[in-house]
Amino acid sequence: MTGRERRQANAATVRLEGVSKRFGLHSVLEGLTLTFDAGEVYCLRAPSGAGKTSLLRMLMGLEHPDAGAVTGAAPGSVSVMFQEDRLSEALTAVENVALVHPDRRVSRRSIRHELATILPERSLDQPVAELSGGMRRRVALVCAMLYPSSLVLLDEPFTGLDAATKREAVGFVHAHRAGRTLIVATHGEEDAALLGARTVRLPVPGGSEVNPQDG
Ligand SMILES: Nc1ncnc2c1ncn2[C@@H]1O[C@H](COP(=O)(O)OP(=O)(O)OP(=O)(O)O)[C@@H](O)[C@H]1O
Repeated sequence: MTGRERRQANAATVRLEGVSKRFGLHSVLEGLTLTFDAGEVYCLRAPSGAGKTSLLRMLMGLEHPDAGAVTGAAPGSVSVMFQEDRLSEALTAVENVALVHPDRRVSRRSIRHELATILPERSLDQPVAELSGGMRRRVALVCAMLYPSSLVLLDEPFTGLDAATKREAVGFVHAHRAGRTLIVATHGEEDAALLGARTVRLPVPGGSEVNPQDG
């Protein structure tokens, strides 16, 4: 087995085949066909409202396509960072990460160590309600990246981070991806380069774009 094959052994290949999604009369995705290859990194780009979150929510199993099929995102094997932080406000950063980690034996000490690579030490024992927006975002990122899975979905993970902090957060993602397939919805122009990602542009319904995958 080559190194690449080993990395891909625990990585999901995700396929959308002719996927359409509408909310009421509003058509968001129309006949979208896409493949996210195992172990690769993707940035999902599109104007606001074009359906990035909707697509990620379908991969999470939280929305269902009106037509077409989504395969490869098995329930329980997906790590998720939502567009909202979804943290338990009264708990500390360490407690939040421990709360969502499926291994109850994971040590507080190792969680603290991971958090401290992208957050100030002094922030780790405060209720997350007291943290800044960018700090909360990083706590949510650690929750997602430490969750074992074959597919990682991050929805606007770098919102509220300055350039230097964002580079640290990207470093954290690289350090903890472990060969898993990673899909990041983002508006950041430079994020694909920072992440070493392929860019996937969602076609805007009624628009002229025909080939969403530009390598
Ligand atoms: N549950 C819902 N009910 C009704 N409309 C919805 C629902 N979820 C999403 N939409 C609509 O679907 C469209 C796509 O929304 P979505 O959040 O997927 O876009 P997005 O590309 O992620 O946008 P942004 O970059 O602003 O986060 C929007 O017009 C939104 O109002």
